[in-house]
Amino acid sequence: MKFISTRGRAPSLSFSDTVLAGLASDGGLYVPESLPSFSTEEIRAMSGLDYRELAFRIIQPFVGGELTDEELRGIIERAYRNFRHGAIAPLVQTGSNEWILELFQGPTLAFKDFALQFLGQLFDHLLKKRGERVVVMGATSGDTGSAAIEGCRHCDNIDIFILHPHNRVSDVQRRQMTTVLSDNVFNIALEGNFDDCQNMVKASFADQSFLPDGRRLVAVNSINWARIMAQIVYYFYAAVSLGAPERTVNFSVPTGNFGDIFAGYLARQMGLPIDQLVIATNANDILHRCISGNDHTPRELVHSLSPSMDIMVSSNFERLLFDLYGRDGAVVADLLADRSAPMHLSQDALSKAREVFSSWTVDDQRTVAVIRELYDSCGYILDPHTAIGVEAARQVRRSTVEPMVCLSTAHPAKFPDAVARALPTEQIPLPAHMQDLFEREERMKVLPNDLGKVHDFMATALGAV
Ligand SMILES: Cc1ncc(COP(=O)(O)O)c(C=O)c1O
Ligand SMILES: N[C@@H](CCOP(=O)(O)O)C(=O)O
Repeated sequence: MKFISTRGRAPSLSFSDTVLAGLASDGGLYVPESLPSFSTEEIRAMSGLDYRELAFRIIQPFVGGELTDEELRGIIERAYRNFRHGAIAPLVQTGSNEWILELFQGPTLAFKDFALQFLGQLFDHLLKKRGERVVVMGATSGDTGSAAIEGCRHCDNIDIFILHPHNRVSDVQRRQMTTVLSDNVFNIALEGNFDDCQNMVKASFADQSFLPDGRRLVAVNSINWARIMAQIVYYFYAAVSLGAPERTVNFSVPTGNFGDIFAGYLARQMGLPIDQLVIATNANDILHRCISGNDHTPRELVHSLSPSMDIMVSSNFERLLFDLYGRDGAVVADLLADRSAPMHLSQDALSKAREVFSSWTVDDQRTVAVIRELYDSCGYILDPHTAIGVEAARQVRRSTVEPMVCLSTAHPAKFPDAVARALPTEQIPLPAHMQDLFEREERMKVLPNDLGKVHDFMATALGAV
């Protein structure tokens, strides 16, 4: 299988070259030239499969013979061995045909573990085979960072640099990153917001001359195709558990960088009967404004109670635009030439998007109220990101007969301050492996929002290891 750029001017790459790249050389994102699809019969046969076996069936067609089946099975097996629940992605019913898909049972308590545990194992395998050492660089609003560090910390052939917005992530999120004291792990607290971190990562991919010894950058953000691919699996898993292909299933997804919900869109393209995908946003609602009113105008980022979704420039929206505009890279390049400018979709593109996507926005006050309401109705404690997904689903779902699955993207213990506003008397303990998190030593470098300073820090650190 070949992978092509959404901007149409970069050379196509194989699976492993795509995984070990970041942005395409024309600034675009890689997508498969064509998607594999599954027949109704094949989807029916997925019912009851173990998560790992299902992951193998979904991922194998993308790999295109570049890994043996045994190698791929080994990578999947190692990726999911540290999940705390036997089902890997358990479903919990919280209302009439309303389900929570718990994606926080991995080591860092967020859905990012699904892709980043897998990616860490994949990197390790590919880099050992090539005898290459690379520099992983990523931006995080709080969850990707710890999941990437956890996925890569044991890889001998990787040095990893993670940029997070200084003082804009929760204490638990920060400590999950900064208390990993391995020699190959570097945390940068950038004096800026998540978009600044992400811009810096993209600019670094475009010009890598600051790296010593001819090293190159590899991406862990969802600009990396393998991140999206691994996330397709849990849409199939949840849907077949709830009766697909005989039943149509819908999903509500707390959305920031548009990676998670884009994986759901791909699952639908691959044959899964999904009618509605709900884009749930916090006050940083550019995607909701785009879908509901065709207004994709960037605004100043606001700091919310769901900090992981404090994102204005949603990287993966580009992958959707590529499809909506008939996979014409020149049109996408033109539309995204200036990401700070307002964008309006063509009527055709907008109607195609609205066939699949609905959207809603939820402010902090309502987020807190939803956490309280769900707790009162069934004793279940939501994290603030998941609460946004639940509320959006309740506001815009088209069918109460079809199941609505709300993706629970993080464990509430990651955001105790937000949860305490709703449930002041509830204590939410961290899982056993994180009990001493607040006693551990931290290491990070605070840097100004200055590309040159970040590159100097990275070059010095790499010279020293
Ligand atoms: C807890 C949580 N929920 C939701 C999101 C949004 O996911 P995506 O960026 O894939 O849209 C993120 C971060 O991306 C997150 O960390
Ligand atoms: N919410 C994310 C932001 C980065 O998104 P990614 O999916 O592109 O890595 C985070 O927690 O860091």
